[in-house]
Amino acid sequence: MGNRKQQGESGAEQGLIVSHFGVAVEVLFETGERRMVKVKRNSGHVVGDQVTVAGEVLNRLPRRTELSRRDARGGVHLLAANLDVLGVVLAPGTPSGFLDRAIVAARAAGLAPFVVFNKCDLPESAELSDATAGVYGGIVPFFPLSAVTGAGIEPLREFLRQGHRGAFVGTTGVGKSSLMNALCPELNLKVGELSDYNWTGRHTTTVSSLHALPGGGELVDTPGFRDFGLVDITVPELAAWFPGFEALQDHRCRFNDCRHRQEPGCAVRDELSTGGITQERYQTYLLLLGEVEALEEAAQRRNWKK
Ligand SMILES: Nc1nc2c(ncn2[C@@H]2O[C@H](COP(=O)(O)OP(=O)(O)OP(=O)(O)O)[C@@H](O)[C@H]2O)c(=O)[nH]1
Ligand SMILES: [Zn+2]
Repeated sequence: MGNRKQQGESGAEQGLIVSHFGVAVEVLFETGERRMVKVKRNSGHVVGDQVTVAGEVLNRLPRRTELSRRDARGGVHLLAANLDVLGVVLAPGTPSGFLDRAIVAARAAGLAPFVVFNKCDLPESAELSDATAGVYGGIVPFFPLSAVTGAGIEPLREFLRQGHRGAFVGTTGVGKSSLMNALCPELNLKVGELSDYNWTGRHTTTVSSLHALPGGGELVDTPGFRDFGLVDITVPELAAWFPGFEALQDHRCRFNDCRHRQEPGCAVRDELSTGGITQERYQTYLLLLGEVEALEEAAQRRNWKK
């Protein structure tokens, strides 16, 4: 922190990257001023980064959290920095396993997951939403709502208002854009305003942006989140963060790399026998574990061939 003061004395101002245009970022300064600052194309800066700016020199401050996505070739793409919550959006038709994977990915990145069950205006939603709430309601905050009618959206607003900075993930068509529009009334207006900053004469599209919500809280809108439909997680991440295994935080397995199958001294199997973990959750875990293991083995075989 002493550092920050020095930078202040040398004329640098502290701010937050709120939009990323590839070759430039928009910084919101502590004074409330906003300004575009040029960056190198592969600078690695993302929306949510805290920075200091002196003239045209931008320095990134250490990050609290990073949310990234692995692509099919194993490359890692950073999506946003310093988020503290991740909203997993579901709707009728969301593939099973998506929610568990997304919760694991959020927790592994240090973000607290919450669930939005969207399209509750559809008749087929009620039963599914209730069943999902029955399993996850005691594990993570759960918001059944309709982005289209606005029903049920107020508790989510209230949650975000507590000062959370988050983003939504979900498979295509679940209503992430509709939800963003419902929560950020000025969104369309803001997109229009940003295009005025087209001073480079190219790269006019916003890659990613952070929106302050009326009343408090912030949401990041990143096209890259759309591909999060294929949430990529590792076996150790799954074994540590599977929703329903919260008891592991206090009660650990004998082996650090325990996969909770037949290992001696397994805390998950202990909790199963005492009802601290439900059979239903455990069976779902075993299915997902098998899938993640198969994907990792396939990736390894591809690497050996190289
Ligand atoms: N009935 C109903 N339809 C909804 C609701 N929210 C979104 N939709 C519809 O679902 C479709 C997809 O909505 P989007 O907001 O584009 O979904 P998305 O998740 O952003 O989709 P991608 O951009 O493909 O990732 C649109 O036809 C919406 O009108 C809702 O609450 N109820
Ligand atoms: Zn175990």
